[in-house]
Amino acid sequence: MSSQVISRLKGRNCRLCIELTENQSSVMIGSDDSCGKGNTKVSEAIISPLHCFVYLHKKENQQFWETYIQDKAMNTQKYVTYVNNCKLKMRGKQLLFDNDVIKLGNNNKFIDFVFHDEYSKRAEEKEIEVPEIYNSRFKNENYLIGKGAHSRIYRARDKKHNGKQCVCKIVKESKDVNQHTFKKLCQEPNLLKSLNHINIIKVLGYYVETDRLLIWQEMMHEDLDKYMSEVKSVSQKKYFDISFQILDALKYLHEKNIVHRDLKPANIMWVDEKQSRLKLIDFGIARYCDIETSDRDMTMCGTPNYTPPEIYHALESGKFHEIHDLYKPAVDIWAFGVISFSLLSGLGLPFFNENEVYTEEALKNNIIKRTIPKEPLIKKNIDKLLIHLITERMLLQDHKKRITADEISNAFINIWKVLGIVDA
Ligand SMILES: Nc1ncnc2c1ncn2[C@@H]1O[C@H](COP(=O)(O)OP(=O)(O)OP(=O)(O)O)[C@@H](O)[C@H]1O
Repeated sequence: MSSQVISRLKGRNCRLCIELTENQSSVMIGSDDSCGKGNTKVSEAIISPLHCFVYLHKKENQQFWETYIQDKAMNTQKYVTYVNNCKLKMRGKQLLFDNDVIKLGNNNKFIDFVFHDEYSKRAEEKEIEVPEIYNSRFKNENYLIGKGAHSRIYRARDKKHNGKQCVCKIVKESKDVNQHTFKKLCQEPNLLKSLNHINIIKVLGYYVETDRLLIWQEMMHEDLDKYMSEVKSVSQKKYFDISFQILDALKYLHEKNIVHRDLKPANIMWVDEKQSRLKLIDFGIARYCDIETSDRDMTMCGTPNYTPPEIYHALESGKFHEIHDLYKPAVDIWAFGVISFSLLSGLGLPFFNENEVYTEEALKNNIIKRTIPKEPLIKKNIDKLLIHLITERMLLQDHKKRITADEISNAFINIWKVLGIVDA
């Protein structure tokens, strides 16, 4: 068994420092003599004879340790245990997190500790460790800037460019990312490496290990999801500024027969705080749609809110073998239509009426059955040609007749001319 420190309670107003290891996996804190032997004895006046119990726990099938604190005082009127100023109930226990503040006392006098989760810190250090061959190029910092369903994004430095800030996206095979998913996600850097477009995130380097994938990318500023929650809706001019860039990236991808498959505001980011240039990120599930593969998708991928009706139809009718072939460019266009509607209307999704309760079942039904409402766009004085383009051509149920990125581009130019945003 290892005697490496797993967690530590360090006194703030006393000299005590309690360390838990695999050998010493629990400790009773109290004023009773028994707390002197292997446990932790504190002055009688302040805390109860057996005041609280701190112990390590590793759940079945889990690789990591957790530390809990449990109240043990008999007289909870007199003796109290606080975690971050919240009083523990009699016999109550609580999971501790790094930097939690623990106060033990008799209501008048307290001893204070800060909890240090050394195990998680070491695990994080290991997770962000730069592989040797990239040591002279990148430095990863233990500073988390984003989290996805499959990855964690850390701040990093590119030593080749004077330590310029960049990010390192790390995917780890784990209980959330099984081996099959991990292998699929490992295709992201290869695909991204083959792309070169001003509105698509650039890969600076990548490394694949048996259970860890690291991708260094340029650092972006803020995603469109956050931006939309701040501005609510945008003007037609701003809409064109934004959507021309997304469309340009989609045209480029679709010409190469690549489908992004997870287009959504969270995967579109401003390059910097000027909020003028955007880039598409997260190509984790992007695919070439013209290449035959033995690994055919039999279920939905991407995000339900941006998934088109053809996928839900296939799922409903149990035609799982058709799903793979349905992930064509038209899937990205549908998502682009949903984003367009939200940007201009300021509403989250076109498939729900105001005050309607969101459920996944309702979402699926509404996407399949509902006509896209025009009223929210009319209310915002959006040009009727643009309304028609979004609600009837991008968000068209029949994916075979749905408008293409190229056609949208031409339609945009016409609408620009009509609106007089630029000279013809
Ligand atoms: N290059 C970047 N610069 C700054 N922040 C980024 C960058 N890439 C990703 N992020 C942040 O991290 C979040 C997660 O990234 P990403 O979407 O690539 O992860 P994911 O695990 O593939 O996500 P998903 O949940 O969509 O599967 C993004 O929404 C964004 O906020």
